[in-house]
Amino acid sequence: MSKLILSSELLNRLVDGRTPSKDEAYHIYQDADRNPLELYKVSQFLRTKNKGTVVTYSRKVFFNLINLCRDTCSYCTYKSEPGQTKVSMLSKKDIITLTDVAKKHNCTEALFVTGERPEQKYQEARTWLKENGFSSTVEYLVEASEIALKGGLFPHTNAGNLTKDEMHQLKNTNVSLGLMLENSSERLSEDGMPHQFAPSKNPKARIKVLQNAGELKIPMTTGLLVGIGETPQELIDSIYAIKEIHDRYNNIQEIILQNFQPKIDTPMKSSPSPQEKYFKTFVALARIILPDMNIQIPPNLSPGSYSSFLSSGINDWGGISPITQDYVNPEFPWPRINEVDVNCANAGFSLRARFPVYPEFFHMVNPHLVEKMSEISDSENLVSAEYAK
Ligand SMILES: O=c1nc2n(C[C@H](O)[C@H](O)[C@H](O)CO)c3cc(O)ccc3cc-2c(=O)[nH]1
Ligand SMILES: C[C@H]1O[C@@H](n2cnc3c(N)ncnc32)[C@H](O)[C@@H]1O
Ligand code: MET
Ligand code: SF4
Repeated sequence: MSKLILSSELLNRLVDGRTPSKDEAYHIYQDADRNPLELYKVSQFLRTKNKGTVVTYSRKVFFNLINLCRDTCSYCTYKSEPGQTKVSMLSKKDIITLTDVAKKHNCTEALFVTGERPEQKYQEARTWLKENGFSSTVEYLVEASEIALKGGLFPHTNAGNLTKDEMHQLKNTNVSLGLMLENSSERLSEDGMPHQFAPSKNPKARIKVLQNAGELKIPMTTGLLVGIGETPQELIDSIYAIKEIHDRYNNIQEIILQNFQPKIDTPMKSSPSPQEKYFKTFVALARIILPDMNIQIPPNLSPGSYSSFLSSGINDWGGISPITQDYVNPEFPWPRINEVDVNCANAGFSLRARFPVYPEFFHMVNPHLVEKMSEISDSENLVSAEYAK
């Protein structure tokens, strides 16, 4: 028999749900290089202990509200420049139309995504906002959220770094907000690194936003972008940075582990996407460091192998859209929900739809929105408050 990599003392502590030290996590990472199966066994045990055998997803519609952006990340093709054919600025009418289509397809989540403060950089954005009756991107988001909510969807906004006051405004209509930490390392903002021209990706700035959301009691989706030139140590530190916020504010509802995909016409076109074994090791480590966290990978970015992540500790697939593409990774179509359902069942899990806020966080949400959710959770068989422990 091969030698056990994890000492029995450490193993006992982990299966008890106690968090390893950063140094231990780093050693676990190195050992997993030799024998990942032992690590997956522990993470899988913790997943089942804390989350049972349910895997969730959110039926979403992706509103690509405005994709001009003041920042430039070297991996991103979501951002457009004025004049390009892919510029997107959805009018109120567009939002009403798409909301209606989404409702017909039983969607529950309205995901609003924008570039970072487009009006700070582009006259085109300022003019368009003004002509459409908005004084800023956040005013646009507030109104877009109201339209979607009125049409029966539940908004979740990821518009980059928002101020505390802006998040406070969105809390009226949004059941949760999203902001990817990406990574906690300042090194990734240095010359030649992916965040050099993206001041909003400064980890201090992002952590501050997540803390402000904590003070406002807003459930936050955050996550890491894996494979953008970080070291394994930096990824481990990033998981601990999220843990620190959650330990203090209890407001991190889920962690997305997103595998970088290279895009043509970007400075990172020749960087490979992370190897599956590397990516999976961090899924398992996230589960061990935060045993009862909701951990998500997007299934479309691991086509053909996403089901295998079920045995390394995830319990959520994030938003899957029956009607809109993934505007961040348009090369990767969503799998059909029926297919995901069958794959989960084959692996011994049951797939359930959820709202864009997890039941454990309903207590933080505007009570009017909770009431609206409870009106439809039974008829549409969505995970509801009883699901929360
Ligand atoms: O459910 C969410 N999914 C978010 N996702 C995931 C997204 O819905 C897709 O799963 C991925 O883009 C897959 O390609 C993001 C993906 C990104 O690349 C960047 C930001 C986000 C932000 C969110 C978010 O706030 N909420
Ligand atoms: C909206 C989120 O999309 C992610 N994102 C941006 N570009 C890419 C890419 N090339 N590959 C994978 N994820 C990406 C980032 O994590 C960002 O925060
Ligand atoms: C495609 S990214 C969308 C959200 C925001 N611009 C961010 O990077 O956080
Ligand atoms: S990832 Fe977000 S902040 Fe970075 S360039 Fe793209 S839209 Fe802008």
